[in-house]
Parts: sequence; C-alpha cells; structure tokens
Amino acid sequence: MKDGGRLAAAIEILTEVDERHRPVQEALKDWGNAHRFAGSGDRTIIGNLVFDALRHKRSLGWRMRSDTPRAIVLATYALSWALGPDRLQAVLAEDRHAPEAVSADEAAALQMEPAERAPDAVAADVPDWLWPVFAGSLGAGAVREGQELAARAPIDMRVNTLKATREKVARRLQHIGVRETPLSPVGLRVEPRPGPARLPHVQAEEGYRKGWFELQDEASQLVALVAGAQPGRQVLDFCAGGGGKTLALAARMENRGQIYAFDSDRIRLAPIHERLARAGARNVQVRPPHEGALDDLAGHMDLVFVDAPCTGTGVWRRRPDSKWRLTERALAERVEDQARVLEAAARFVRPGGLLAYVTCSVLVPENRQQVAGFLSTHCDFETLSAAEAWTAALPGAPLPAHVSPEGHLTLTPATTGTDGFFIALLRRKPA
Ligand SMILES: C[S@@+](CC[C@H](N)C(=O)[O-])C[C@H]1O[C@@H](n2cnc3c(N)ncnc32)[C@H](O)[C@@H]1O
Repeated sequence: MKDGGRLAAAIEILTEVDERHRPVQEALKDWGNAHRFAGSGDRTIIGNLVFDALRHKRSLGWRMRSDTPRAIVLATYALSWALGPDRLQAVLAEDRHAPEAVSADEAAALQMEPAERAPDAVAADVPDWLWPVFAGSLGAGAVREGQELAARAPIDMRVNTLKATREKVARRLQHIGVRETPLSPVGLRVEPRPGPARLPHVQAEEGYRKGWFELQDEASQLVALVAGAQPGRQVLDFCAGGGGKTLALAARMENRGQIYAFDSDRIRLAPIHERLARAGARNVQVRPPHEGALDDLAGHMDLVFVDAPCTGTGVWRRRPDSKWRLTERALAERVEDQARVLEAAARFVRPGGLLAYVTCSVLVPENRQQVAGFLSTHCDFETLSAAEAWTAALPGAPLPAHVSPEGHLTLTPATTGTDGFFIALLRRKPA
C-alpha cells in the first residue's frame, strides 16, 4: 500500500468508529480481517494515523474547521506528523486508492493557523461537558495536562524481581532501546516514536515469555510500591482484574505472605492464572466470585488494595477513543460503583490495617471526593498520608506535584511522566 491508500483506510475506520460507536481496536481488527493484502507495516501506519487522529480530534477539528474523519486524518498526516500540506497533496494525487484531493478550504486550513485562539477545552482535547470537572481537578495546568494525555505513551515494563534484575533485563533489551524509568526502581521504558514509526513488540521477547518482565505503566508500578504491601503480609487485591497489580504486589512481597486475588467479574479474572505461573508468583490465591467467596477474610487483612473501576481519564494516551465515548452518565455510574466497591472492601481490613484506594482517573469526584464520602460514613477509618508513604517507599524520587491537603497523590503525564493515577491510603483505627 501507499500512503494514499493508508489515509483512505484510516478515514474508513474512523467513520466506522464514529457512526457505529465502535471501540477503535475492534474497528481496526475488522478492517485488517477484511483487507488481508495489507502488510504489517501498512497496519502499523494506519493504526498510528487512527490513534493520533483520535488523540487530537478536537484541536485538529478546530484547526480544520471540521471534525469529520477525513479532516482530522488529513491534518494528522500533514500537521501532527509534520509531513506538510505539499506532501499530502502529492500522496493523494499519486495513488488511485487515495481519498479525494485536498479542497481549497482544506488547503487554507492546513496552511494557516486560525486567527482566533482555541478555547481551553479544545486546546486540551477534552470534551466540553467534562472540561469544568477536568480543569477543576487539575488546576492551572489543566490545558497542558490535557495535551499530555493526548500524546503518545511510552511502552513501560515492570521488571519481575521474583525472576530477574533490572540490570539483566535492560541488558537483554538493549537492542530495542530501553532505558530506566525515572521514578520506579523496577521500571524500564521505550520512548514513543513519532509519525509512522513502529514500536517494538516486546511480548515477542524471550524475557517476556520467561516472566522476567510485564508490560505495566510506571504509575501502576508506583502505586503498587506505595500501597504498603510487604513480605509476610495478608493482602486482598479486591479488584484484581487480569492481575496486573496482583503481580506487582507479589513481587513487592517477595512471594512471602499471602495475596488473595478477587474480582466480581470472573471473565476479567481469567487471564490471571497463566500470568501468575509465568511470573513465578507463588503467594497468590485466586478467589473467583461466588456467594461468601471472601467471608473467611473479613477483618483479617493487613492491606486491602482497591484498584477501583473508573472512567480511565488517566489512560487516555493509550485509549484515546474512550475520551470521546465517556458520558456524564458513565462518570456518575463509575462514582456509584466506586462507593459500592469501597463499602464492600472495607470490611476485610483488620483493625490497624490499610485500605489503598487507587484509580486510573484524574477526576476529583472519583478520587478525593470519593474518599471524603467514604470517610464521612466510616468513622473507624482515618487518612494516612500517601505522600509520606511515597517518600518512604521511593527514596530519592521527587514527590508528585499533585498532593492533596490530606496527602493523597495524583500522578499525571505532565507532572510525573506516567499515566494518570490516584492513590489514597486509609487506615482502620486500631481496636
Ligand atoms: C481498574 S480494573 C482492575 C485492574 C487490575 N487491578 C489490574 O491491575 O489489571 C477494575 C476492576 O474492578 C472490578 N470490579 C468492579 N466492581 C467490583 C466489585 N463490586 N467488586 C469487586 N470487583 C469489582 C472490575 O471487574 C474490574 O476488573
């Protein structure tokens, strides 16, 4: 395929996403199945075009005075990828599979910045309805936070210290250009590459198959380190999902003590068994959901880790389509889910034990307000400073810029160079 055909494919896929409200990964997969002639290089470039167009849908739409899939894909190619309007014109002209030639209006928009400054929500690539909550949550730097959440994410890996050291894995992955993550002592990173460039397929590496490392954003690694899991402790991972944090907690605990991995959704929990085996995590008991599945743990846990269901605003870099699919109603539903989850999880904490509340959202209603709501009805719990826990767990790592007066932490791409995450630590008062 030539770039003209790839541009046409990206427009077709985004039209499908828009019109049928389909998750972008599914639409990409279906397109690939229906176009078997497209090689892996073509698929990478088409995928990059689609994801980058979604990342900057509003700001590019503003620039083009149109947010149709065509407008934002052409702008991605010419502007975001800095290939320029002339090159765009040329690739459209030389390929019979290409979209129509650039119109006079499109050419003018590509050549010239709009006279008016874009409103903040547009500059930040955040939906209008969400902007007040987003800006209220992130303060003066909200536009920049939005822009960073619209950038490409690095590939982060957590070295599995049950099986390998960071030095060893870094050496083995030298050929893909890894470097150490700045904050997590067990992290390695491959920086994102611009334009059409393909990122390495790290899951094909021998070290991945041997369980020496997991794919995991640095923020997830950090919250698992700060939560207070230690060797020998009794820990309930209450929203274990596919086990990403469970594995990090098991490594932190050096396979000593016990982790109970639970999730209310059996299907989400399913991959955990294979992942635990690969990682050599031997101190994890998986508890699938059924009536009374956790009854024996009530009041006994040193730590209950709640990686709560959330809107995922912190991971927009990786799932840019979710930003445009999020609704006010979905936010309200997640806030209700979180309150229910916290309520259900709290009974497992022993007196003097910890409840770590974590989300991959940067929104105050899901984070600080959620915790405040919980504390207002649970006078047997008190806040413990996550900021102090950070300093103790990560000596030398600068404290994140977003620290609430209670000591809760919010990590963001603009301030910590990670996905957006929130962590609050609560302690059940000793009996
Ligand atoms: C953010 S995801 C967890 C991700 C996982 N910890 C990881 O690191 O891969 C949130 C999880 O909460 C689960 N969940 C939602 N409501 C729940 C409830 N009432 N009790 C337990 N788990 C719940 C969902 O099924 C989902 O897997």
